[in-house]
Amino acid sequence: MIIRRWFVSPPEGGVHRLVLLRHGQSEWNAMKRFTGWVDVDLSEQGRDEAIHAGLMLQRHGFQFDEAHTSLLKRAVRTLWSALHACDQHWIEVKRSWRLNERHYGALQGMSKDEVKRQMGEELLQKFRRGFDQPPIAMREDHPFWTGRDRRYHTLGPDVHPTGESLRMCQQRVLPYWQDAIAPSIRRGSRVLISAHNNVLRCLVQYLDKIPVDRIREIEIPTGVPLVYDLDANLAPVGDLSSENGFTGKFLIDKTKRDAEYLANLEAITERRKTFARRVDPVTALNRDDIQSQCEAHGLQLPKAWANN
Ligand SMILES: O=C(O)[C@H](O)COP(=O)(O)O
Repeated sequence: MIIRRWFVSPPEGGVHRLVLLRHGQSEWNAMKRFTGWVDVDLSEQGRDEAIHAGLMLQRHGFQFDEAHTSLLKRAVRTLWSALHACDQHWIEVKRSWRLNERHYGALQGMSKDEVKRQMGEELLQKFRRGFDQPPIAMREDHPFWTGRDRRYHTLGPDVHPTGESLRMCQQRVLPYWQDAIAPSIRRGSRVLISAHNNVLRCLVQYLDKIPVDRIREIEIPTGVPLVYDLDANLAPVGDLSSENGFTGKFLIDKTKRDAEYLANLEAITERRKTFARRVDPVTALNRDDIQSQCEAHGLQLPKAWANN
């Protein structure tokens, strides 16, 4: 098998590699409920997908210098799990509300089938895949009102969304791209972004300059790394007319996804076990590990350990 090794050396010829990762399946993705800013966790399948993404990144030799994610646990946990699987826990991680999923307003918590029954397929699709259609605004008495959440206190009522169209979502994502992500990439940092469907659709539209009337065609599956090659001006390098309609390439081929997943099931299970294990920081210091470290560096085993 030929393994392509990406990211193993500094960008060549001014080409920067960026990886976009939509979080693994969430509990509400599985139930087909609008989620937005509701802090729903990953489903069991989503946890596997996140580990699988990390294993694929490792297998293809990706190395990262920094990662960016949202304030929502499905994206944060996906990032942890992927970094755990590719053994790069240590890289710098920045979080921002600007990478949160599009705020789905009063629709948050509702089942997509229910919205379809009540409002019709056309409006449902406009809500989900239109560019300028905002959802019904969320009010303070909504069960999933996010305005009281401590993590958003610095936003203030003028900034805190009550429901965003995709355009509105893009308008708050792009300043973060321009101020926090693009400068790092230009400096040569290899960046991983763990975020959400609509945030990544906004970024793909922006990077590839896809006409907004074609934005509904951009679909990003959960837990599949999407790799962009960017030139020195951070313009994508590649063929826009590829099968996805954007230049980014999925690391796991759509048609081979299940087979890849099954082939990696054992490794996924193993990584999930080590990820879930609670480690006591004292007893976790294993004498044999310390001894082999000492040997590797030609050192004496410290006295404190010698009698252990
Ligand atoms: O917030 C949500 O409901 C999902 O993350 C994205 O949903 P969508 O695919 O309907 O935009």
